[in-house]
Amino acid sequence: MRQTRFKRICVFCGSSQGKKRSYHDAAIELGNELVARSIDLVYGGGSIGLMGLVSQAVFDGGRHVIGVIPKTLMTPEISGETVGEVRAVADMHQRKAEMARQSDAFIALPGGYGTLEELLEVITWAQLGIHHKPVGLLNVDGYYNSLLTFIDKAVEEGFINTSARRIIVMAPTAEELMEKLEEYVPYHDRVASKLNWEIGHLGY
Ligand SMILES: C/C(=C\CNc1ncnc2c1ncn2[C@@H]1O[C@H](COP(=O)(O)O)[C@@H](O)[C@H]1O)CO
Repeated sequence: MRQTRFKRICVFCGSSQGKKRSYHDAAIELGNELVARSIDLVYGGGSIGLMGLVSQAVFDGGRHVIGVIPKTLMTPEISGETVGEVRAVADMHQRKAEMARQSDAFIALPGGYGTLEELLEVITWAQLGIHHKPVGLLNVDGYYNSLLTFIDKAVEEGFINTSARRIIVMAPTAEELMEKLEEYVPYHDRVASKLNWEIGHLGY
């Protein structure tokens, strides 16, 4: 068992499994890595796609799993069954706030629109100083290479600060990613550090 600074990590990932076996394997590997480090899981609830694989691996490994799911998606036909604890929320906004509140770090596995939206929101919140939790990208088989190229383009063109670029912690395997997240030094922007985010206003 390894030492860790994290109690719970939130995983964003596809509600589909994707076409490559490597995505399937990476989801299970990440679940096992969390178990090996005695870290609990927060995720979007349900058993479909990579979400089901990572949550089942963490649950089977004896760690606590919290699925945060909007009431509308809470049917077996849409999201499947959730292992562990289920937290029902009113909508997608409340879900993201609750997932963020419950977690000490975030990791994105491969996924589609939902995963991208969740990932970009927690990156934006880090940039604004709403939280100082690490954000990891598990770049399985280079799945996120084109997103990273786009982000580098945005830095080059002056839309993303060079220092804010390092908010995203990236690695090709769960083990390497966890090592980097353990060492992450929070990003602090001079302007954002002065902002006062009223918890009540943000629902965060
Ligand atoms: C209607 C569809 C799926 C509904 N099922 C979902 N159940 C739980 N959570 C979901 C669901 N769909 C999206 N999410 C959240 O977004 C991420 C996955 O979205 P992606 O577009 O598949 O990347 C995931 O982290 C969840 O939090 C689809 O037919």
